[in-house]
Amino acid sequence: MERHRKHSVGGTTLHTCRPCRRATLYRIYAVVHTCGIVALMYHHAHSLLTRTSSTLITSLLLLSDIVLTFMWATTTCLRLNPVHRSEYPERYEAKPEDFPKLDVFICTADPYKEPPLMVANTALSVMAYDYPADKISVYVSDDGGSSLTLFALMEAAKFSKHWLPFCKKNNVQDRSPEVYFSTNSHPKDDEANNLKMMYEDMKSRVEHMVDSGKVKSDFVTCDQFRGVFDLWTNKFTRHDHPTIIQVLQNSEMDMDDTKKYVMPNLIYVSREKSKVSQHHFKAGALNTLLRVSAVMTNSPVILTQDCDMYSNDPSTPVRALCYLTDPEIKSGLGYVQFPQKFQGISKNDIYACEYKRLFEINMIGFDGLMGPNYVGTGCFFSRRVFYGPPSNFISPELDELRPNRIADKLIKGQDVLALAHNVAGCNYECNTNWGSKIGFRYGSLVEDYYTGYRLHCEGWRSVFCNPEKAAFCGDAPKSLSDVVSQQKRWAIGVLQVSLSRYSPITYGVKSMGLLMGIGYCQYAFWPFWLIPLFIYGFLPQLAIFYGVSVFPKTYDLWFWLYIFLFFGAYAQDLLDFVLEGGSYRGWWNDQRMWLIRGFSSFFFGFIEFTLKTLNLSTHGFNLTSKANDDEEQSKRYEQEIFDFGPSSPMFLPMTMVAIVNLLALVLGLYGLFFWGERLLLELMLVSFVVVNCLPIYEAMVLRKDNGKLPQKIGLLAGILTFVLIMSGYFFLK
Ligand SMILES: O=c1ccn([C@@H]2O[C@H](COP(=O)(O)OP(=O)(O)O[C@H]3O[C@H](CO)[C@@H](O)[C@H](O)[C@H]3O)[C@@H](O)[C@H]2O)c(=O)[nH]1
Ligand SMILES: [Mn+2]
Repeated sequence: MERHRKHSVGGTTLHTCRPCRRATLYRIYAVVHTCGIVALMYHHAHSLLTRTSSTLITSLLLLSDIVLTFMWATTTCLRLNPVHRSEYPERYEAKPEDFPKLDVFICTADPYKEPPLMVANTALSVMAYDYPADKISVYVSDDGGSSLTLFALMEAAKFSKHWLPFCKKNNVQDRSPEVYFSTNSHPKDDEANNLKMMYEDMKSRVEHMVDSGKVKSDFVTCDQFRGVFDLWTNKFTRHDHPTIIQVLQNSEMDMDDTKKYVMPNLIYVSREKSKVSQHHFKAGALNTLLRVSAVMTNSPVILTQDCDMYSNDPSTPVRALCYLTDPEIKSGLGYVQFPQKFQGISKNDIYACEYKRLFEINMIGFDGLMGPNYVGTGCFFSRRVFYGPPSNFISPELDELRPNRIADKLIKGQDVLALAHNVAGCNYECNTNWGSKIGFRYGSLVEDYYTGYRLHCEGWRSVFCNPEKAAFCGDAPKSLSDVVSQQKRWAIGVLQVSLSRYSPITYGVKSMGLLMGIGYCQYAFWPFWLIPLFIYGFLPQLAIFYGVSVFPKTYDLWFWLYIFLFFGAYAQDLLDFVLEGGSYRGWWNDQRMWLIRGFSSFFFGFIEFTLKTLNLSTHGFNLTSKANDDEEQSKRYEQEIFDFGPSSPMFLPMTMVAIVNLLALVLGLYGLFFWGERLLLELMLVSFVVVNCLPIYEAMVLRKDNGKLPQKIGLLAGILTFVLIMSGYFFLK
């Protein structure tokens, strides 16, 4: 096999790809581990047939080991051929006039959870890309339908006329003004000071407006936009309002004061909403932007961004072009995905919000196959990808929406704007292919995962681009209740895929082959982790109470099989994590959060999903808050102290596990003197859980601050645990 692949454009190598060295070792280990699993399955089957122990216990253990084996297989598929890529944007030689046009989509949905100033900063950071400004169009989709967001973007447009020339002249690297002015590395000369004052001024105006909750007309400085806010009539609500499209800046006319720099397009879009039609959350917003942008600029390259993900490196689009314009791969290449990176994560990432496995480790694994999945932000698409498989173009219902059409009309032209309003209407998609065959796909709360998956099934490939300097930086949830409710949404979203007729295990394997299909199952079946977690979290513990042993004894050879499989799987997980630049403490927190998620997000996700399937409730997209105004909470986060406020029923099962395991440990240690080492494996498991639960005990009894475990939860968990232990009598005795 060729070890080192190079790709050249006109004689220059623009990107290279090299397999990770660990792959060979991993493949050998995979064989060994598989033998271990086969042996374990034999052991379970044997106990079932010979009834050496209770059938119920053996069946439960067998069930959880089957799930564990399946999850292990999904990880292994992504470990067989991981690759690392490098690209060389400095060698990209096309002349600026040959650069393709770029449409950037930014989504926002709530001015209070996603502060308008943050949205403005994100927009400014991409407007200031090192890229021909007349080729950039930034579209902001506002599902919150908020005049405050529009106001912030107007201010951003005004400020950009100073900010963009400043960045380009001084080769500034941090192009989000908030980031630039909050670090101390910026020069203190007149020009910078002046600009800083302007920024502070804009910031205070925007924040003032957000505090007052309404745009006051005397704050609107631009005459051109004064009437716009009249659209927010008394009848206007975020769930029921007409389409609003505003061209806030226009590259055909707008320049900076010195008339040297052209300004990129900046367009505000809030699609029509009505209570009686479906909106499909972010996927619906993105499809609206796809159509509106097709009508206005129709750029062949599209970047999608969450409103908190600012650009951290101005050369990023050129980096993506190294792949997207490579004649050798471009025809089948659907998108180039950058990892999600976050700012302000605590030192050891206490809530495991970096998602190293999700956003990095698995990505390089996918990249050696057909390419990484789409993660919703930081992704450069080729527009063509949204219109059917590479070899089978699906035509949109309007000619103006065809991906290869040259958009050469003025974006502020009457007919262009009229059509743009039309395609943003809430009934526009009725009886069309949008969401099913073209555009971002509907039907899952994780539209990103689902869309990427369906594109791969169609035969598109993708590339993972992970430069040393993070291309984008965003916000991660910073309190436990935010974390678990974000994960609950994800859990529901993936269940909508795994239990549908497009399940990766059937449809995926059939369309993409075994490795990709099973690899995708890791996400799709993510919530199924709860089965082994619940069984291993409660069953052996209850058994200790009744003096029953569920695992093999120390003198038994099977004992060592358990030890080998447990340590083997954990060690490999740790190795993955550390090889991709993680720390040991970070890994420990990561695996602990995995346990916590199992007992909260996955469990409640399953319940909600079931209720929805039975038509007893509906799902919403519970937005992650990006506004941190609780100072005490931020402090606890920085000190890495678990935060259980505000109270949530999701904390209940994990508290129960904590209590059961502690009791079992005490009882088990006590029993050790009477039973000898009979229950050693059980005790090891229980101690492991207890060590993981230390922060819960602390939050339950030792702490007094607002982040302690609410007493209600502790009490209720205590009662439920008692009932559980009592009921163990019926099936364990
Ligand atoms: O009705 C909606 C709901 C959300 N959003 C936007 O979607 C983005 C993601 O929302 P967030 O609350 O930040 O969710 P996260 O869980 O942090 O996001 C991850 O998971 C989402 C799917 O659940 C993906 O869409 C995101 O790209 C991915 O980063 C934000 O920009 C929102 O403004 C909308 O535009 N319309
Ligand atoms: Mn987010």
